[in-house]
Amino acid sequence: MHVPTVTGTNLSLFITETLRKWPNNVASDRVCTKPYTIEPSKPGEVPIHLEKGVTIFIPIYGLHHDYRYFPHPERFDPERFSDENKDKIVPYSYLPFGAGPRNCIGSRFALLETKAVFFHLLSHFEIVPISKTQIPLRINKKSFSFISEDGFWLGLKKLSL
Ligand code: HEM
Repeated sequence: MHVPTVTGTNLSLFITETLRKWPNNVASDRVCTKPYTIEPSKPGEVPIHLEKGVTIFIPIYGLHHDYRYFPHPERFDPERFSDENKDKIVPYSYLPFGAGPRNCIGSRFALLETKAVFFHLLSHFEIVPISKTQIPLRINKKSFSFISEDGFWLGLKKLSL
């Protein structure tokens, strides 16, 4: 049987890196329920006082594209998440599904579903660019979710097995 590979990379790593570069939710938010001070942890930093009721936005896209956490952030490199490299990921710098008690309840289902879809798709087809495929992809700036300007158009070429 044809075993699907994404240019030699493990499918899980490929999806993990895709969600780093293009997180569906570009940000998440939380409301502060009691006054809290984030104390400085490094020289030069100042304390940040949070009042009750204040809304805080967590910039997921910004964190995922910060070179201090992900060197050469524009480079698509699934190996960042390989067994050899995954310990270098700074906790809470990678948040495609958020974090804490209100993180995404569907994360495991979403990952399993994506893998199942691509497994079956890549078992029978090669995904190829077509004339309507937007290269490079342009992000729709009017949408809060991460979508492209002209949609995602791709061709499927049947594999001869
Ligand atoms: C790749 C697919 C998905 C991504 C990237 C995603 C991402 C997220 C993110 C970032 C949050 C906010 C978490 C936070 O603020 O800490 C969230 C919340 C949530 N997601 Fe997803 N999600 C995905 C698929 C799904 C699916 C398939 C379901 C349901 C079957 C789902 C159900 C929910 C629910 C119910 C919440 C709100 C949880 C709460 O407020 O307690 N998500 N998701």
